[in-house]
Amino acid sequence: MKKKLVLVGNGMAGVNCIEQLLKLAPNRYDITIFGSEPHPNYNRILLSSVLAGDADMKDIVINERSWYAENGIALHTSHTVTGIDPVKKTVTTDKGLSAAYDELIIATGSNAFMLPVPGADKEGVIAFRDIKDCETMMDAAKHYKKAVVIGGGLLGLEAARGLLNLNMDVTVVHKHPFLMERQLDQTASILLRKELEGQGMRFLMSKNTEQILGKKRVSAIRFSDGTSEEADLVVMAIGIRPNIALARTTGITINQGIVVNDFMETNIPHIHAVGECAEHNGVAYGLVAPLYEQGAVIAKRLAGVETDGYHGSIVSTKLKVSGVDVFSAGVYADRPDTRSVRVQDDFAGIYKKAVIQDGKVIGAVLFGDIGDGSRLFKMIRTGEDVTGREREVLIPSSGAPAKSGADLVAEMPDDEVVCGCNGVTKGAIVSAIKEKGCSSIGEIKACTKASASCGGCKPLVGDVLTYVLGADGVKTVKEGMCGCTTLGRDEVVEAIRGMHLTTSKEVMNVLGWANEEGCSKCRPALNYYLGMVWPNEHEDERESRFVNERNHANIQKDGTYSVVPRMYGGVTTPEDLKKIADIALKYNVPLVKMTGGQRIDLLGVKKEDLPGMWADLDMPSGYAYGKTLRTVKTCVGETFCRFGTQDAMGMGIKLEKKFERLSAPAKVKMAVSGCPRNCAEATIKDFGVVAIDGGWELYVGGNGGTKLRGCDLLTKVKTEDEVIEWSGAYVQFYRETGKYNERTSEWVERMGLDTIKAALEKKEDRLALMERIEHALSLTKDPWKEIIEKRELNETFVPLSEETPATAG
Ligand SMILES: Cc1cc2nc3c(=O)[nH]c(=O)nc-3n(C[C@H](O)[C@H](O)[C@H](O)COP(=O)(O)OP(=O)(O)OC[C@H]3O[C@@H](n4cnc5c(N)ncnc54)[C@H](O)[C@@H]3O)c2cc1C
Ligand SMILES: NC(=O)c1ccc[n+]([C@@H]2O[C@H](COP(=O)([O-])OP(=O)(O)OC[C@H]3O[C@@H](n4cnc5c(N)ncnc54)[C@H](O)[C@@H]3O)[C@@H](O)[C@H]2O)c1
Ligand code: SF4
Ligand code: FES
Repeated sequence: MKKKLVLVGNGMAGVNCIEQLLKLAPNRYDITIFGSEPHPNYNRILLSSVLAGDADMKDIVINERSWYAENGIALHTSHTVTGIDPVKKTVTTDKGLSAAYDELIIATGSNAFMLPVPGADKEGVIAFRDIKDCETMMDAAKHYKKAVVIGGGLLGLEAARGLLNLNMDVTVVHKHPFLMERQLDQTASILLRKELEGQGMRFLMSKNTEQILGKKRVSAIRFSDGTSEEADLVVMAIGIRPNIALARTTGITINQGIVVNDFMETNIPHIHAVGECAEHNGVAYGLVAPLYEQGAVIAKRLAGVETDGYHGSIVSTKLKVSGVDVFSAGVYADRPDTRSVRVQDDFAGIYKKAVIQDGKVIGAVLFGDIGDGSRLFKMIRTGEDVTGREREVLIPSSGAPAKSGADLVAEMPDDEVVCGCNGVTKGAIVSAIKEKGCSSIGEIKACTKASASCGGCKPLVGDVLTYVLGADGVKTVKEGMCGCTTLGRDEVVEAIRGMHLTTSKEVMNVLGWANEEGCSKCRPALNYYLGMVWPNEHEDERESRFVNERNHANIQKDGTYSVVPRMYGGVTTPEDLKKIADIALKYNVPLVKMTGGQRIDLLGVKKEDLPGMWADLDMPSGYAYGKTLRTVKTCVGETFCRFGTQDAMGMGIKLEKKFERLSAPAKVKMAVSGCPRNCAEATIKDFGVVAIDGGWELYVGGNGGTKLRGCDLLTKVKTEDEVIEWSGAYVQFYRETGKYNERTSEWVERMGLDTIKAALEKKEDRLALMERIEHALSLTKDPWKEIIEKRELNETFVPLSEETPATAG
């Protein structure tokens, strides 16, 4: 007769242990699984992706109910085991069900820690741990605006990104002065904060929450320093505590978690513990990779396969926030007995650090480029001796060729885990390539689940592919626009054009979007493409726009806004200056600052003051917030400068007046210099004009931001009219072929300068492009004026909250 095996906890660690056991001894046990949640086993890690709109709830199920049936497993969901009788060897559930066991595995996971402050039980105060929490947040975002996430660790930041994607205003409250202080050193933490602020997250650092305010539902939280923050939703992400409630009632030895030995056995015979609830050598882990290693040990023991047990894990983490690459492993902080190798490139936004002790890499932090993550993690785990070549850990030596990723894969044994999140070994990936014909990361993901969770192992999976197939054999797969579709930008735009689709809903329906609401990536992109293809017919879908574009002002880190009126070519008048000064005084503007684009920024404006200020200013919006023409920077040119050969200011003003308000895939900056001394820095702009004797040089694709790129010379022309014609044709070609959010610096690299030159060199092509841009321009309106007119028409104040339905990053 088969022995009876009972698993308490239908989560990631417990069920993975059963999967491993079934591989080793498929028929050895009658298995029963109890789970408190109503769902079959799912990938908790991917809840962050579901919240962010990058995955669907149905995509995160690891094992469907049919899997349990096929493997003869009795599954009891919505059953919480409340008692264990170690003498009779039975368990009972809250619903009165009982089951006998010969072997019992406790895998009850963790509970999210909730701050024990007054008001923590109010409606709208939740954790982020399971499907229910995720659904609560998605639902709250439909009705409320202001979310506060308490905790700036991995979970808090992933929750915050998801809530931003759901169009909420998000503030992260962190107790520590630095984000992710458990994974990052201060440099990486500062870079991370800057990046996330750029995405629209606000931060309140070094704050201790004292009370949660509100009647039935939360309305604000108060801090120990007496300040407070409004909130309609509070998500606590301040760590987890092993769920030991059941073990406590059974007489099992507990400390922080359920105490286990190297074979994951508790002090009571035949009762094992695995996962976040277990404490091994004083450590309870909170990441899946070590939990799967623990599960492998139990599986082997129960299958009668020899094992030398579990001896603890070194962990690595990767933050799952799109647009930010952060990796951390092992020891990340400097200590007196360690030295570090650091590489920092402010232009590329990259920071790398490897911590070395006694000739061994013991930790690493990577920001901006995590390609070295797997290699460094391997060095940390194997304790490779790097004495004498410490610098080469991050900086390849000029002499000996650095080992390629594929070389490193060659040295890995087949049973080495490549994807920690899903417990996939090199051997499993190699056989998926050789036996199932997988030749891309996507195919490996579909076959083995490697890279399906945090994505941190993608570079290493790529290296395994190259190792087996050689660089030429690896398929690079076209990426869909977002998780909602496998179609790329060009296919979607082609369909919009070819099938005459004019609304996002229509696009999503007709093209079979996986998520019928779309996500934060595709909604604004579709809105742009539709407007670009059908400028007359498409009605701007304002709810798809990001907060700054909806509010026609840039939200600042303290929740106030900045107002930047248009100042063509950076030229102003005493009257305008006086008016701006009067308005700054009238509205108590705390800071007036010159911008890098030669205009005046009124900072710290309250949202409710915006329409009044715009009306008083009576100047066009400077669009300092939009994906459109921002500024045309100019030098004084020949009008005043003795070196000037052309009227730079006049040319700049003409360009700005011509193209203001035009929507584009991303912001567009221009500049005009009156001679090659180039005081207006025209050669790091999206479109730069530099005067030369008898004409102008036109430059394209520059960027002075995080990824510095000097312009390429497009052409030389003689007259101002030609400058307008070439610039209009160039901008329209970018509008028609650029991916949403792609700056011209990236677009020029992707398209190739020759393609762009070829598209613009014929006069008739330029004129055709010009005609289309003129048409788009003829339909634009100044947004500040529109709002003011609406207010006057209604003779009542149109609050921005009505005008702008929701907010996002
Ligand atoms: C949003 C989010 C993102 C994450 N991202 C990552 C990541 O990127 N990388 C990473 O490595 N880790 C990540 N984690 C952590 C990872 O999900 C956990 O480490 C892992 O799920 C723990 O597995 P477990 O089986 O120990 O616990 P769980 O997955 O929590 O499973 C325990 C299960 O047991 C059930 N249970 C509890 N008590 C009982 C009882 N008495 N009777 C019956 N059932 C019971 C619970 O309801 C639960 O379903 C993330 C976690 C969250 C919440
Ligand atoms: N990408 C990933 O690997 C990932 C993603 C999400 C969750 N997780 C895991 O899930 C678990 C939970 O994540 P977590 O981020 O909640 O845990 P954590 O313990 O890693 O981080 C909690 C953070 O909250 C802060 N904090 C504590 N008390 C606070 C307070 N009163 N006010 C403000 N801030 C406070 C801490 O300083 C800390 O940075 C962890 O085990 C984590 O590793 C991992
Ligand atoms: S770019 Fe030439 S014209 Fe313009 S200010 Fe500088 S030196 Fe003078
Ligand atoms: S390591 Fe996270 S998906 Fe592979």
